[in-house]
Amino acid sequence: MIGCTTWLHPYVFYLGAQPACKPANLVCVGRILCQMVPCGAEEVDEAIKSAHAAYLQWRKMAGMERARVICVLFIKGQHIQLPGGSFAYTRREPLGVCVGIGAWNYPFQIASWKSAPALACGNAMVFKPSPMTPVTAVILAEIYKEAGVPDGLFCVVQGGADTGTLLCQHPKVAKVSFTGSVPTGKKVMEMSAKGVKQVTLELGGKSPLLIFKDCELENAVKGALMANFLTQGEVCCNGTRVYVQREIMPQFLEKVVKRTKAIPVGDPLLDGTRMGALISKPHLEKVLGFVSQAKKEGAKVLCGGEPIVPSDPNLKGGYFMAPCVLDNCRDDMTCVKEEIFGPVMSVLPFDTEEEVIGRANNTTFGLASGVFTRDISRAHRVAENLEAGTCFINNYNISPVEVPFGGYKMSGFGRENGQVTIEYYSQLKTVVVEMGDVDSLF
Ligand SMILES: NC(=O)c1ccc[n+]([C@@H]2O[C@H](COP(=O)([O-])OP(=O)(O)OC[C@H]3O[C@@H](n4cnc5c(N)ncnc54)[C@H](O)[C@@H]3O)[C@@H](O)[C@H]2O)c1
Ligand SMILES: O=CCc1c[nH]cn1
Repeated sequence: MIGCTTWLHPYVFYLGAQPACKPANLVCVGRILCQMVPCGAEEVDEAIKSAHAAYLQWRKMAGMERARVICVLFIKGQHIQLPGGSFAYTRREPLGVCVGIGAWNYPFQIASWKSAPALACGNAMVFKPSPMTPVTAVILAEIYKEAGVPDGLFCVVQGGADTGTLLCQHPKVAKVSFTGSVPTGKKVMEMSAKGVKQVTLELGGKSPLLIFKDCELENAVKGALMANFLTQGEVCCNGTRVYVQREIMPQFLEKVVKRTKAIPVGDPLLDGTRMGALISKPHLEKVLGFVSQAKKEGAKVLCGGEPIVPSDPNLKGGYFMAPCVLDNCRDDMTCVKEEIFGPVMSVLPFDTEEEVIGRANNTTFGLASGVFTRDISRAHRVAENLEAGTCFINNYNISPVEVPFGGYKMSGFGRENGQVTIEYYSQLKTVVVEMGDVDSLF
């Protein structure tokens, strides 16, 4: 089974969230690409049962056997010597049927980052993509099938909150790995707690980027753009609170605005395009609403922040906006406190290292952070003191798959990517071996 999709109800959806698949042109703007029914209790149960049946075979295979279909790192335990030649060893065993629930902004990566380590550790996965981006997970299922993954081991179910709830509450599910917003993450954690299921939560952020006066300014400016405008700003770990040391603020703003105004917004299928359309009309309106609110609260728009219609007539009706830089920001403004999830950079001045670290940490989020400085001691000191799951030094938004990623505080817990992920998709069994006689107290 690769999907439980049926095709009745008008669930509008868009293909993918890579720039190449954004709702930018007439192929997808405002048009229904396909209609589907969210999976109900029966389909969810069928998917979980099918995943469980496949898991019972898959779990017995050695890592080397699984590696024929999916590249598997060594999954190792420990050997512990005990007195008298006795010993103990640990085994990393799979959890069972894991559920993956994804957000819409990186739909293919989210499905891959959850399912690949889950399967590598011997689990099965039932994955529910966001109803905004239901297609790429099915393509991933087809890729797995072609690679030799047994039927049922990776199932895709479609739907929104109701289907997600059914998955989280299903008694045969051992773990839920969730990517999405903080409010939904809390619900997922609550439901999982009732069944004592393990959870990984990859949630939202409002990450700080600290730019010190001793930085290499051109790199800091480029880093600030990477931190804010990648994928139309629809990135969880974006460094949207850009703290700039007061002495270099004028030069920084001049350069950052010049580069921002030059970002080619348009057809994501063209090589020269660097920013496509936002995911949907309501989301565009929400992002524009944050810009209006920022103006009301005293921010100054240095560039962008308004909807645009690219010159190509094929792009009419796309949810485009001009990337925005906000000056005169204060820590108490809505645009500085809340996740916008669009191309809006808020710039704030600071004076000292101690002050800026305090301000950077004054948030309930803790997903990522960044620092630009030429002072190596300062760089590592700041990295140590920032309360976030990642700190980028002299760059931003570098996420190779071999590097662990995840949040502090309300941005979640658990990690994705990197070898450490194995710990989140396996459980440790301890085996104690007696080599002598039983020394009984009774
Ligand atoms: N930390 C990360 O790695 C990461 C990565 C990407 C996106 N995000 C975050 O995701 C958010 C944007 O994505 P979104 O709008 O799709 O988030 P969302 O929380 O609205 O939805 C995420 C997923 O949860 C499902 N869902 C909704 N209600 C549910 C419920 N009650 N039970 C179970 N599942 C339910 C949705 O259908 C969707 O598949 C942003 O906050 C962003 O920061 C985080
Ligand atoms: O939206 C966040 C996606 C991401 C990037 N790196 C790790 N996760």
